[in-house]
Parts: sequence; structure tokens; C-alpha cells
Amino acid sequence: MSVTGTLYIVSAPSGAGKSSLIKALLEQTQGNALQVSVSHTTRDPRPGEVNGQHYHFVGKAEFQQMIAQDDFFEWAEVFGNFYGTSKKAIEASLAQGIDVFLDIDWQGARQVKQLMPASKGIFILPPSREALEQRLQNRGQDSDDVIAKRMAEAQSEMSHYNEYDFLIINDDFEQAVAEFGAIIQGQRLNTERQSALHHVSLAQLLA
Ligand SMILES: Nc1ncnc2c1ncn2[C@@H]1O[C@H](COP(=O)(O)OP(=O)(O)OP(=O)(O)O)[C@@H](O)[C@H]1O
Ligand SMILES: Nc1nc2c(ncn2[C@@H]2O[C@H](COP(=O)(O)O)[C@@H](O)[C@H]2O)c(=O)[nH]1
Repeated sequence: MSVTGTLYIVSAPSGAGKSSLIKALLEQTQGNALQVSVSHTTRDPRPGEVNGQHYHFVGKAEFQQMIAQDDFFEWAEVFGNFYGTSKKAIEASLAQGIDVFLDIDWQGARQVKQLMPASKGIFILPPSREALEQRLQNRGQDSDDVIAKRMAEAQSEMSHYNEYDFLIINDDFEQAVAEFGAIIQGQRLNTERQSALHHVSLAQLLA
């Protein structure tokens, strides 16, 4: 049995804090065999976003061409823009045993679960609708129109929480990071044990 990295799908309504949680966990673990996949998107960059680091920012024509070339592992239209995870963004890392986070919406999550049933889904909920709106406003990177559009979709996005393996309520940030870390630790331990057991027969184990 070859050991590959685990693919983690992280979804949440916009503003619930998934990018912040992933960033904090990567800092805490110093990226120890953990990576976040960089998606392609047709949306405009926000102030401070760097091409190739936060996203690969592309035009609609290029995105459509990538779809036609079957370059995407998954893709979806979210809030009127296209977003997708390229196969290139994840395959080499997983093959090297590196765990990869996908910060993607529920439509993409469904596609990933079908293609890779062993992937693990983590859904992040905000403590309340008011807190969610406040976070989008405090982030200060989206116009009022964009915030209204994202808030209008929040309920629908949240209705998919039960399609995921784990649920985190991101109220106190440090607590949420700790829970997130515990999920990854538990999963790694389980993978190591499964892999070790694969080389030992049950008779040997119980002798
Ligand atoms: N527990 C928390 N308490 C208060 N503010 C938080 C908490 N977690 C995250 N935030 C803040 O909320 C804002 C939104 O967080 P973030 O950008 O990580 O959300 P997101 O789910 O990745 O959103 P999007 O889907 O739009 O990319 C940021 O300004 C972040 O600093
Ligand atoms: N299905 C996918 N969804 C994605 C991908 N990359 C990001 N997203 C989701 O889009 C929204 C909005 O993101 P934002 O950066 O504009 O705030 C958010 O829910 C992301 O999770 C992707 O590759 N595929």
C-alpha cells in the first residue's frame, strides 16, 4: 500500500474564517507536510492578493480552455465567478505524502468526494449570521454589493454542512485552530496505524 497525503476539503460560508484557520494551522505546524492548494479564479484580485500565491488569476477564456483540456480536478461557479482546482495543484504533493487543503465551496466538495472518497471534509460555521456579516465588513476587502451577495448565499452554503466529516464552529479563533489541528493530528495517526496494520496480519496482532 503506497502512502499518499490526505486531501482535506475545507468549506464554509464566505467570511466564516476558513482561509484564516488554514493559514494559522500552516504557521503553527510550520507547513510540516501540509500545503494549501492554489486555485484558479476569474474573479478580480483583492488589494494585497498576489497572483500565484493566493490564486492564479485568469480570464474567462483561459478558464474555459482549461475546462476543455480537462485540466481541473474540480471547478464551480461561485458568486458569479469561476473557481477551480487544477490537477497539477494537488497530484504531485499527494503522491509525495503531503497533505493538501482545498479551500473550496460545497459544489466542488461534492465533486472531490466522488473522485476521491478517502478525502476528508471539514465544514466551518460562524457563531451567528450577525458575526458572519461583521467579519465580511471588518475584512474590508469587498464592496457592499459583494457582501450582500455573499450573505444572501450564506444560508444555502451552510445547508450542506452535513455532507462533511467534521464540523468546527469558529467562534473563539484559538479554540477553532486547536480543534482544526486535532482533526489533522487524529487523521494522521489513523493513517499511520492503518498503514502499519496493513503489514501485520490480524493473527500476529492478536497473538
Ligand atoms: N474567530 C474569529 N473571530 C473574529 N474574526 C475572525 C475569526 N476568524 C476569522 N476572522 C476574520 O474574519 C474575516 C474573514 O475571514 P477569512 O477571510 O478567513 O474567511 P473565509 O471563510 O476564508 O472567506 P472567503 O470564503 O470569502 O474567502 C477576516 O477578517 C478574519 O480575520
Ligand atoms: N469549487 C471551488 N470553490 C472555490 C475554489 N477556490 C475558492 N473557492 C470558493 O469560492 C468562494 C469565494 O472565494 P473568495 O476567495 O472569492 O472569497 C469561497 O467559498 C471559496 O471556498 C475552487 O478552486 N473551487
